[in-house]
Amino acid sequence: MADRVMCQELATSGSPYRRPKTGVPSTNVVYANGGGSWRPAPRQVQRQPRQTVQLYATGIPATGSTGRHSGRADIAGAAEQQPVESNGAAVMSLPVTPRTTKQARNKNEEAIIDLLIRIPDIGKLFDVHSRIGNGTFSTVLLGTLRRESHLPDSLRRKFAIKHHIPTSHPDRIMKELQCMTKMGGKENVVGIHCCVRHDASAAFVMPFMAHDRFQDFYTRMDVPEIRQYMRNLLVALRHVHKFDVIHRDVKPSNFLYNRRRREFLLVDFGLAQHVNSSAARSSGRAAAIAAANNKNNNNNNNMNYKRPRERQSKDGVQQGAPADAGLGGAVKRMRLHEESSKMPLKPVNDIAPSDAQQQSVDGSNPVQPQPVQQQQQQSQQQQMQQQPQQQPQLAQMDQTASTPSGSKYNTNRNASAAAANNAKCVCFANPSVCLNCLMKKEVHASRAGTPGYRPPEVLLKYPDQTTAVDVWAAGVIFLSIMSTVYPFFKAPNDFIALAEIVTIFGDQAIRKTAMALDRMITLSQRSKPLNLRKLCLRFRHRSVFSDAKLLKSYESEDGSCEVCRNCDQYFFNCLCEDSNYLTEPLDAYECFPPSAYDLLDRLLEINPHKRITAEEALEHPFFTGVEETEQTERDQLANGTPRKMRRQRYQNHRTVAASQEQVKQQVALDLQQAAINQL
Ligand SMILES: Nc1ncnc2c1ncn2[C@@H]1O[C@H](COP(=O)(O)OP(=O)(O)OP(=O)(O)O)[C@@H](O)[C@H]1O
Repeated sequence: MADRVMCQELATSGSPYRRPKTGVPSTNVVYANGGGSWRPAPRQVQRQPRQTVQLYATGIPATGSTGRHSGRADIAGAAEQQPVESNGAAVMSLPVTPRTTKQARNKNEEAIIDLLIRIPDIGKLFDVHSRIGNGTFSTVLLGTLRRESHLPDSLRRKFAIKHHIPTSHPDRIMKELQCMTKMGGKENVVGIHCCVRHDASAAFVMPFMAHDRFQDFYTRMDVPEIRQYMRNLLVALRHVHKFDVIHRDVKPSNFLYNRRRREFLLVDFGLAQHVNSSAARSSGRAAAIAAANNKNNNNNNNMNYKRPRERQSKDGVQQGAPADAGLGGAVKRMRLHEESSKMPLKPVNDIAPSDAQQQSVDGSNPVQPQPVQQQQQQSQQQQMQQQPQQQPQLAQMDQTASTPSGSKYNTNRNASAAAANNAKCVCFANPSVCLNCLMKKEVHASRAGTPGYRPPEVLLKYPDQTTAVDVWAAGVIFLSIMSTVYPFFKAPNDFIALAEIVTIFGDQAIRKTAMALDRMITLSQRSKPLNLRKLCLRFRHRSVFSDAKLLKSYESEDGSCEVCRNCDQYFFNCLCEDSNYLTEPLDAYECFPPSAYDLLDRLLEINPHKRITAEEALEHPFFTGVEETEQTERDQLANGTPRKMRRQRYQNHRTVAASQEQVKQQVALDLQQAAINQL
């Protein structure tokens, strides 16, 4: 019972559905306004959203690591509104943001002074010009090398200096650094030149990429550009996922795009997490992984028998190696000086040995684990080996911990298993948590990430999260672009975020996924899924479909207009997957090939185990179906502008929107064609 998640209908008393008064725009889901923000209708802003989700606190509440921005009022939307370089032009002497108020200038100066005071070495190496980004955990500043100061601006190399806030945990900084040194510098993943530390402050020096703000281009991209954007995002994710690393913070402001130069860069590994670190805890593979770790450690021990201090210093040289190439001897000197005078950062064990293994396979320098880490791993292995023997005892002590499924997590199935063992939960209707629930182990499910980009498995507090987390976030970005609604999901908490997902994907999909993930969700009402194609086109052309004249044309004589009970839209705008209404034709407004919707569907698959991987997505017909692109181009040449084509199509087919079946058929054809092309 402890982990039960419940959705409740709070909007109305009595009838679960309420039909809005005639003429009042009724939406539960939509009516994005000019700003392109997906918002509930005003009545729902003032009241509760239609679906709300609550956690049953009848046992020990499921806990998770705090997500990014979790304590902040400014969620997704505000988080994305970071000042950045625009239009690909980095003019160093000018303030970067267009909002050049006195306050902004002060903040700019404050950030520069703070960096130079906290890390004086930076000032010796770099001229720091302006602040280019400001996140939760860091401030990013633009710098150029001092020794290049005699060069004209255009020839001076630019660097992004990420100054971590002093309260950032060293492990966190180290993890980010390790991710960047191991994976960065290729496949659209940001690399690192060097890391400079002074006392409690640390700064990363990264290659700078001038980029455009997502807000400035997401409504203006045509299909080839969207294809290119998504392809490059997936290329970066494929690369990161090869290392079994989850980025966990994929969002537009962390995927930099320079429109003019068509350059892309995935940044910010501050929340990155190794897949195995959580997945291995619960699965039976834990012992096998531990054994593999042991093997790796032994190998590493054999290869690296130096004392810790020497090894740490060696690592430092390895990590800083690119800096020598990029920045010259000055950095090396500075680093050696630093090594001699300061303690190295504490290593972490989150970058798994598989990376080290991969590194050595690649022939590059592996980062060797430290003895403390080895000891930890060995003791973990011992614990795991001892677990089977300890289990009978544990089962006697805590019946809820041992389950037939072998899962040690405090899921509802465990609770039911506990019930079978007579360890019934007696929390219900009691003002306290029962002993059985108190004895359950806590669920540690990471919820790190930015609100609005968290997938269902995170919202359901599923502990064994995988790289599918990032794929969902990529899907949300794709949805924002296709629907021109940004941010698409904007819920104040995880429960409402889950309710938003239920509203779009229907309750069945969530229920099934919850079951598959050993979680339990209770919803107070059923809701049918919406059609993503209708949703995207409806939003994209919101001015047309929300037009008062259109509503008037469908109104009955008494001035009323029927509203779909499921999607809460006027019947002619019904967004439901299986709609019985004759809706406004959408074909005339179609601008995406069927494969785009299919890809969107797969990226936003509710069940993480079924969700497409980044690698598979890159093989999707949306990217490989070149003939489709060529056909469009041929059409355009023959028929003129897309607008003209749309008008023609509109006149030709005054039909209802293509059914899901038709879309599927088209995708199957696309796939066949792609296979034939490959042959
Ligand atoms: N290499 C880079 N080149 C140019 N700009 C960058 C670079 N790295 C980061 N930035 C800018 O700085 C911003 C913040 O960077 P980053 O996401 O790494 O910091 P953060 O503190 O983790 O932020 P958040 O909490 O918003 O994720 C980015 O959105 C981007 O605009």
